[in-house]
Amino acid sequence: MAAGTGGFAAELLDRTWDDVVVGGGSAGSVLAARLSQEPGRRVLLVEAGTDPAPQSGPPGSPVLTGANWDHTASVGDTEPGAGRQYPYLVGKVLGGSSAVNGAIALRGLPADFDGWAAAGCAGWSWADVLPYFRGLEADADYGDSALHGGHGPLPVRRPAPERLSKAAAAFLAGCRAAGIPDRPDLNDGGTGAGPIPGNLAGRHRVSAADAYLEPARERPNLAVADRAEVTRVLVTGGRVTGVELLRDGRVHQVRAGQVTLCAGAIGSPLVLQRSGIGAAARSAALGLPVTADLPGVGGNLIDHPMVPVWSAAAPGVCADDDPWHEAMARIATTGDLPDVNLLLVANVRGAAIPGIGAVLGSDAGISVGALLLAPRSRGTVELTDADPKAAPAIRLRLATDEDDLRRLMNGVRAAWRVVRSAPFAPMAARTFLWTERMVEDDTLLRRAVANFVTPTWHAAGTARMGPAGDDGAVVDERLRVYGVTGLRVADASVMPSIVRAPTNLTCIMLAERAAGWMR
Ligand SMILES: Cc1cc2nc3c(=O)[nH]c(=O)nc-3n(C[C@H](O)[C@H](O)[C@H](O)COP(=O)(O)OP(=O)(O)OC[C@H]3O[C@@H](n4cnc5c(N)ncnc54)[C@H](O)[C@@H]3O)c2cc1C
Repeated sequence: MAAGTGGFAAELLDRTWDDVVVGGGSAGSVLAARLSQEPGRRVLLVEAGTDPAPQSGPPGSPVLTGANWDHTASVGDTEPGAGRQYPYLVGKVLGGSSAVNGAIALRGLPADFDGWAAAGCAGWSWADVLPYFRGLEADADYGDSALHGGHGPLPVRRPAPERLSKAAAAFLAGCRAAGIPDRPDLNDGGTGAGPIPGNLAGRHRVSAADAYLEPARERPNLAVADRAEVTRVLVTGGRVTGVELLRDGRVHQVRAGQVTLCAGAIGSPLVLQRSGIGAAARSAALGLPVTADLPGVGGNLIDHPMVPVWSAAAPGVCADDDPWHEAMARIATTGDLPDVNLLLVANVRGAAIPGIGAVLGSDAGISVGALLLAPRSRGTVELTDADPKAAPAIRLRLATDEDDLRRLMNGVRAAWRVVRSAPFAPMAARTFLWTERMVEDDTLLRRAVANFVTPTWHAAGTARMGPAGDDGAVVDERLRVYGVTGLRVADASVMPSIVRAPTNLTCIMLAERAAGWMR
């Protein structure tokens, strides 16, 4: 039954499986690998994208073509398709977004998980999740300690101070000059500036598929169907019986004892909605059966909004293979909790990032971005048609909340101080769009933030966890979908609120937890 690396035999789709895992991304790779550790358990992992994943250019540079869904999102408070549009390029490949991402290996902060627990998600406090964060990593710098793990599947390391690129060293010096203290381990949750932990082996990103799935690929009880897109889950009498999928132009109905959706915060709500699991009125309006009336499906879409300050690098600042992500700062602009990351992105070439390529021309770009960590704005992802080929409506509504706007303005001011600091200023040949006057003036800054804010592809929250009786909750604290026995969601969708960090490690952590409950 083993899929090996030699391709998938279509007749396996006629078998009955104990578990079907939908989506082979950060969470799905972990879940399929963990469940198939039980030799008698037959596990099918279904992935819409291809196998294997590509590597990219400089370390930490994301893959934005060839291995991505070509979704488009509306950024601001406009109807989908109207207003400013942004390519929403989440991963479509084995490893999912972990195979195309920036390889920044940061955990959510203790306050994030304590907040989930306080909102009624029992068992998700920091004390509950820390053992899993420790268990997933092999941290080359801190090893086995109260906070870190030394022997997990995912390698994590930080760049050594003497090996930082010119831009990263200048950024950290600029932070110091701006009054931001050093924070050598950004995974200890505090504020300060420091080297970015990365899930890299040498120059290469280590995806969840590399770390978890690859070592499991020869197991006889695990099969991986690539290029197979699940259209809906099959439900009879309130119990899941399998999935319907499209592969090589054919429709298959695959039988399963349990189904877990790990299709990501865009993919999972769409599968649920196509299965008639969502707001009943919306299902009926699309001509779908009403399988479970869960109005929260597709709501609560959260991403980290970022406002970048882009510059063309001065000659000689960026070497060809300088990593993209080596240094950042986490700061609290209002109150005690960190609310903004100042993220350096260096050595960006050509058209790598939507929107900026044309401005940069042949120059290497460097950006210091203000990324809002705990946004309040919420968007939606919805089917526009029952046809699985129809593009979804993704409406981000970034920075539409007044508090988000205000904190992003604070963040841009902090980023500007670093950009203009004596150590960092020589890194930039010229800075685009922003001027001292814009940053100083409240009215101009507010308008600029609203106009320049971008998503960061950290979609979360669209099938959120919550206690029974919470109308917007889609799954319970063990990630079981309300009203459908045998169906779970275990991916970025279930986060009640987004963590104050990029989301990959948190998705791996929550899949480890789901696997523990399902074994
Ligand atoms: C460009 C980019 C850069 C990022 N940078 C970072 C970073 O540096 N650090 C960080 O921590 N986070 C980063 N993130 C975010 C992080 O990678 C994601 O939050 C995380 O990988 C999501 O995990 P997931 O399991 O929820 O979904 P994914 O990893 O996206 O996996 C979902 C999988 O399901 C598949 N799928 C979807 N629909 C179907 C279907 N109907 N049938 C079958 N398969 C389906 C998809 O093809 C995909 O492989 C980045 C994301 C992107 C896109």
